[in-house]
Amino acid sequence: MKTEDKNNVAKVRLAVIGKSHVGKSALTVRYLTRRYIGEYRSNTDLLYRQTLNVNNNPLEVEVVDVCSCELSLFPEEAIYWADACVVVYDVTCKESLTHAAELLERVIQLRSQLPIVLLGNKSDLEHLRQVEEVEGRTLAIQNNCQFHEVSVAENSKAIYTSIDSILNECRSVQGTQKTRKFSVSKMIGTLIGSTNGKVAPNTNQGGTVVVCHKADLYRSRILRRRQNFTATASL
Ligand SMILES: Nc1nc2c(ncn2[C@@H]2O[C@H](COP(=O)(O)OP(=O)(O)OP(=O)(O)O)[C@@H](O)[C@H]2O)c(=O)[nH]1
Repeated sequence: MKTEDKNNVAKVRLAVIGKSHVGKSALTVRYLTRRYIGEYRSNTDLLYRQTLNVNNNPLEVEVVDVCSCELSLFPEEAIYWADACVVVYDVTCKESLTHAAELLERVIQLRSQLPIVLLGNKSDLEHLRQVEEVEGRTLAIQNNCQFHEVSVAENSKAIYTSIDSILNECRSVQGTQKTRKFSVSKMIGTLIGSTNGKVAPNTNQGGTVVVCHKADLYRSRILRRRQNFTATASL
């Protein structure tokens, strides 16, 4: 993709959180690559970058897969950085639902408007089920977020529909915000004869995943801006 096209592609940042072993890495890799990999290293957060085709439009997606979501190490930076959040629990582990409930509370305290989807993973393990679907659905309703039970192992369609839908929601919000800014740049562009505003061709569905160090996230301007905004708002 040419640089000028790349600059016109919307970008959405997603944080995937949940108790250890619920399937966050498997979900992230499944969503981005359509592949299922059984075992992952789990001692580091990973940041993935990929340009996807979401609803027939290219979208640059960054996903941080947070390896430890123990409440004492709540991933505050990831939540400030993200435009949306996926909270995962494991239907075969009751504790993971309690954990998800606590994470949801913390996320909403920090970013009350953040779009969230709650996913109950490992629905293929029906014989080991400890969490009924209605419990997950109730938690989602209480926290005003989307909800699906999925099996990353069995490639549930809801993995794609739910994440696509939340990414689209973010893109629409950004689109509205950008329209205001764009009218100014468009006016300047017209004055100096710029041809900005080309729609990038959709070339990259299923491209490669680049694994980045999470320090990239902590250096990002968006994170500092949102942290400062919250600090100022609470003065
Ligand atoms: N049966 C089944 N196993 C799954 C599913 N998704 C993930 N797993 C398995 O669950 C285990 C944990 O998956 P991970 O993706 O490493 O979980 P994680 O939440 O990233 O774990 P941490 O990195 O420790 O936080 C692995 O053995 C996966 O193969 C699923 O849908 N069904």
